[in-house]
Amino acid sequence: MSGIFDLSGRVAVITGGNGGIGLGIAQALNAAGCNVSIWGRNAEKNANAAASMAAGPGKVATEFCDVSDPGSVKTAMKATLEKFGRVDGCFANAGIGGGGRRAFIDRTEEEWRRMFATNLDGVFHVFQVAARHMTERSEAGDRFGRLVATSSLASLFGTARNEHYAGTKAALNALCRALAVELARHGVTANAILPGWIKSDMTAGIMANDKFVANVMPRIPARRFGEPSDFGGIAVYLMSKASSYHTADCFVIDGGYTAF
Ligand SMILES: NC(=O)c1ccc[n+]([C@@H]2O[C@H](COP(=O)([O-])OP(=O)(O)OC[C@H]3O[C@@H](n4cnc5c(N)ncnc54)[C@H](O)[C@@H]3O)[C@@H](O)[C@H]2O)c1
Ligand SMILES: O=C(O)[C@H](O)[C@@H](O)[C@H](O)[C@H](O)CO
Repeated sequence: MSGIFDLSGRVAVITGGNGGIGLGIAQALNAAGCNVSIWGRNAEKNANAAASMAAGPGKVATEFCDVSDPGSVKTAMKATLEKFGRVDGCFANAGIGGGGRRAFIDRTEEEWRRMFATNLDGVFHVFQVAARHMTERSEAGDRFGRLVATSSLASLFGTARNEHYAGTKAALNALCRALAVELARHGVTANAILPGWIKSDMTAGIMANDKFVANVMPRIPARRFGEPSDFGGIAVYLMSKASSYHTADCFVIDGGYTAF
């Protein structure tokens, strides 16, 4: 493959890339020739994800990683650099949902801390190790890097009884904009992807609820829930040279939901 979307020789890390949206991203990158390193906590899901890409054309590696633990993130980065020698792109996609929603006045300290530890601190940890590496490479003359966070429409809408989740995702949009400005001189772009309603483990429960489907589906102009594979195009674009001048953006991928 050649041209502006050619990813051969590139290396991308995808956190939470062993299922759902992260796996959709990893598979599309891999099919475009990119080597992918999946960072996840579940060994069986890691192995299944790697098997799904065994035929290439890109290479695949998996690392154990709990993004909320900075030590675990550093270990995963070290292992990735040992295997591939470089990291060109970092998709900080791992996250947890709000689970059983509850009124703000009943929100517990533990729920609040856990949400921020994963969805926001986790991105801080992985973006920092990636940005340090990309900055070092830039100073050595190789100016290229991609930071991509999986945010949410919850960062834009008022999502009642899910304010802790919404808070982490709004913070990711701001984090990406700030990093876009700070790291542009190193050839590093930073962008957020804001998925609408996408089929995954996170949403399996709510999408099995007929009342929810009857309420939401008529508000999705595409008349379907999104699939993880719907994130392949944006991932390849963001990872490629084609997006070199496209930074600090929030990409809404929602079948038209926000426009309706
Ligand atoms: N599905 C949707 O409708 C939707 C909508 C908007 C945003 N999102 C976001 O998309 C991202 C991916 O979610 P998904 O829908 O694919 O669900 P998912 O549950 O399939 O994927 C989330 C992944 O993150 C992993 N993860 C959670 N905590 C982790 C940790 N501490 N360390 C490492 N990995 C961890 C999970 O194990 C899982 O593999 C999340 O950030 C989510 O908030 C999803
Ligand atoms: O739109 C999103 O970002 C996600 O789908 C969330 O809304 C979760 O599903 C929710 O946190 C579960 O309670």
